[in-house]
Amino acid sequence: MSEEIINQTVEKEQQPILSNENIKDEEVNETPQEQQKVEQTEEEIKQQQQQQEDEFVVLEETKSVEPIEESSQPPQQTLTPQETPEQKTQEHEYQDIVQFIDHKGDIVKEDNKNGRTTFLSTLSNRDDFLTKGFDYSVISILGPQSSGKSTLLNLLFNTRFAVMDASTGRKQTTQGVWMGVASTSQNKETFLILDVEGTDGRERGEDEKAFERKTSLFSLALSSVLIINMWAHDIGRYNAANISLLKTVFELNLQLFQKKRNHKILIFFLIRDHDGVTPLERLKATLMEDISKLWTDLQKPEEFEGTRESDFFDFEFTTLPHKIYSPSAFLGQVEQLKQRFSDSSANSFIPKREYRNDDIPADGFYQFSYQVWETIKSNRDLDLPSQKEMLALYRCDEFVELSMTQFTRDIKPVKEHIERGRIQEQFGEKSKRILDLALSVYDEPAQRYHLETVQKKRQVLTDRIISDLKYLFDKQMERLNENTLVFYNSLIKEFTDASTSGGSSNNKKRDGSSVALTAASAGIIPQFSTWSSGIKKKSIEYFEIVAKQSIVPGSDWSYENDLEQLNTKLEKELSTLKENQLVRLSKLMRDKTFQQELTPQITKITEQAPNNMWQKIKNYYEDALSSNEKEFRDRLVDFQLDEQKVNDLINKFRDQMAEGLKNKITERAEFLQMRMRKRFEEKFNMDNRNLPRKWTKTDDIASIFQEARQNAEKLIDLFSYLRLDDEDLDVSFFKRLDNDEHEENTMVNSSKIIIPYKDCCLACENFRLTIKSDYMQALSEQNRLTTGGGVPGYMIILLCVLGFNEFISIISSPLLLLLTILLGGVGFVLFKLGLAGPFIDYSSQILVHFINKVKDIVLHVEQLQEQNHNSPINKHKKD
Ligand SMILES: Nc1nc2c(ncn2[C@@H]2O[C@H](COP(=O)(O)OP(=O)(O)OP(=O)(O)O)[C@@H](O)[C@H]2O)c(=O)[nH]1
Repeated sequence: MSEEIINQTVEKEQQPILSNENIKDEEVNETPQEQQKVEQTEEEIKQQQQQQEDEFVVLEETKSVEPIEESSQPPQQTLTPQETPEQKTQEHEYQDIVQFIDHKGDIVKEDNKNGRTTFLSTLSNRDDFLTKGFDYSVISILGPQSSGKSTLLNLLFNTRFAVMDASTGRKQTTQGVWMGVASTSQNKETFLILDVEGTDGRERGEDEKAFERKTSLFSLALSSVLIINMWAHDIGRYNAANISLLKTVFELNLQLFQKKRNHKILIFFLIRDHDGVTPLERLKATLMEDISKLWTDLQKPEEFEGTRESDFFDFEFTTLPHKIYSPSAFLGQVEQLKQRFSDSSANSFIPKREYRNDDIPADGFYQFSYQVWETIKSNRDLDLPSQKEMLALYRCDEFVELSMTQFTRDIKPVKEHIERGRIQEQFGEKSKRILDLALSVYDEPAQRYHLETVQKKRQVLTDRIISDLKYLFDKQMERLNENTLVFYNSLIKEFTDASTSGGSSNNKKRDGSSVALTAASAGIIPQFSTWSSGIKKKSIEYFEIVAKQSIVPGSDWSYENDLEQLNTKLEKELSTLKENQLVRLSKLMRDKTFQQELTPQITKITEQAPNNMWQKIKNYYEDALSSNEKEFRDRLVDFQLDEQKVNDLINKFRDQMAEGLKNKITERAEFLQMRMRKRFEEKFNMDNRNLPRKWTKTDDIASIFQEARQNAEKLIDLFSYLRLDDEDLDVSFFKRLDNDEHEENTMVNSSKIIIPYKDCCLACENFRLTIKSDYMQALSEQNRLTTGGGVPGYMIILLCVLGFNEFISIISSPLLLLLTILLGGVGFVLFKLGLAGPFIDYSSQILVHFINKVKDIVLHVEQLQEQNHNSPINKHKKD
């Protein structure tokens, strides 16, 4: 069997289903039947690999299977009826092999149209990998093109890296860098495998060295194990590709770890096509010699002078027999090698923990490799510590956002509650819980990243959350302030409701009578100072309880300012209330003194208007004033006022009393005319026995009239001046002169004048006019008495003679006769009943009254005409 056939057969076994448009130039259409056939063939191959000696023959039989076309479509993950669940698991593990860097050196982007997935989207489905933390190893393979790198990786890690189809000629298969997660069910270890484009490829041409340098640096930056794949026959040839590759690796290593180095890398030499003639130890010695020489010849930075290669690398060597000539031995050795990647407890375990890059967590691997490659690609210096910091920054930003999302979700109901204008109970504790949860969302994944960066970002996150919470806290404080005022008002209302239910706001009962004025009915709060400090204390207590609960434990927030503001506000409210209470109290005292005590007395006294009216008023007033002033002072004690304020209030009370009294007297003086009339009639119309007077011929009507008038006119002087001071008691303001006229007393205190002099004169004049008719009436009555004595006889004869015609006309007219008979009948009845006298008296009185009225009117008209005649205008006209 030719080498080509063997190669082709093995290649077919390892042909990945995964597409790679860069891998194959030829396009072969693959039918579903063909794919199924290939899968069956693979299954057969696996079974056949168990058989050692016969394997070669069986593999040869699979030749007829068409090579699997790497279509541009992603691999199908259908579970065929022949597949077992274990196979499916295995199958799943194969899938995640994707190109990370393409041939041009760009990081592969998602391309839905061509069904091209990225390493990122592949990883995002691999929770099992993402949650690994640092528990994974990165293994890269470097080496010449078509040196069986992918073949080996697939055999070792059950991956499906593309393998060259030797039948179509030897050419580049892996282009750029491919990555895949490998973890087999029997192997608990997780590996991230990097299949790197082979060196010395003729496809790349001129920029080969540059690209090789970049991919090598990339592998070096990420890996814990660097497999150097080399042909056995290249060993000892200093100019072979491997040595230059090794030189590149060493140089890059120095560049890369100039700043900080925290772990060694294992360089694992895989010597392919070992024919067994030269023992491994010999090959190893040769290689180590070359390595030492290489290291010595290397241009090293100053700080690395005197270092040895072993300071940075561990070296391991192994050989594999020729895959084509000794396939079974090859597979056997591969199997042994596979074991060295499986059992981490074994001494021979290759990707030991100590080689791991223990500051790139699995969930940050993609971002890190992305950053590293972008830096390398743009020919910038790759500084791993700062790259790790950058990664931490990037990832921490992501964790911060995650945490903020969690926080926003958790705080939403609290926020809505507060923004609806309500108080959130236990805001502080609730917020703390939400804050802790949000921080734990950050802390858990972030703990694996660069500590300083993590701490910085945590602080940023904490500040953001705290600032959001502070906003809510401030809102809560605003609400609390408002609510405390509502609470305060409710306490006030509680009192006022209670007091108004006990008393009435107006001073009238339903039947219209006055109710007794009391402090309760006037809405006066007893013990105001004690009560108000109690209310304030309760309100502050309420505020403080809620405010304390609103502070997030551990924060430096304080509610002192809010408390101070509230305190000031309550003080202001209470001071307004106090002023209001003082106004009420002053009014109560005023009303009580006046309405309850003084008004009835003053009304009574002014009604009687005795000569000592002012003395009496003065006595009542002073009594009421002193007793109520005392009560007022006592009540003011409750308000804890300073002396000055008390005196001011008392003085105001006194002034108001004096003014009130003056007003009351003024009010009473409005009925002066009526009172004068009454007093006049008492004297003029009543006799000494207080019986209605019957005027006799001997009565001196004029003197009686004058006396009665003067007596009545005294009232004008009495009501015209306020006489509350002792020295005023004898003062006359509307002074009576001897000629019965009056004059003004100009020596009086004008502020005490109740009725101005002019009004006094007018009142006097009016009064005199009104009583004039009384005098006339009395005179006419007296005249009637003097001239009365029966009808003379000649008058009766004269009446008969002169009234004969009227008599005849009456008896000749039935109507007049009837009327005369009727009147005569009424007269007879009245006479018989003895009512004739009173009837005549009454009729004559009405008649006299009517005549008097007419006389008054005539007199009044005459007077007006006279006034009119004397007026300056008329005088002027006359002149
Ligand atoms: N002589 C020999 N050939 C091998 C060995 N392993 C694989 N091959 C063959 O070498 C050819 C290239 O194999 P690949 O696995 O594609 O090699 P590669 O290094 O991944 O190739 P590139 O990715 O293109 O660099 C295939 O035909 C394999 O069958 C080996 O150990 N010895």
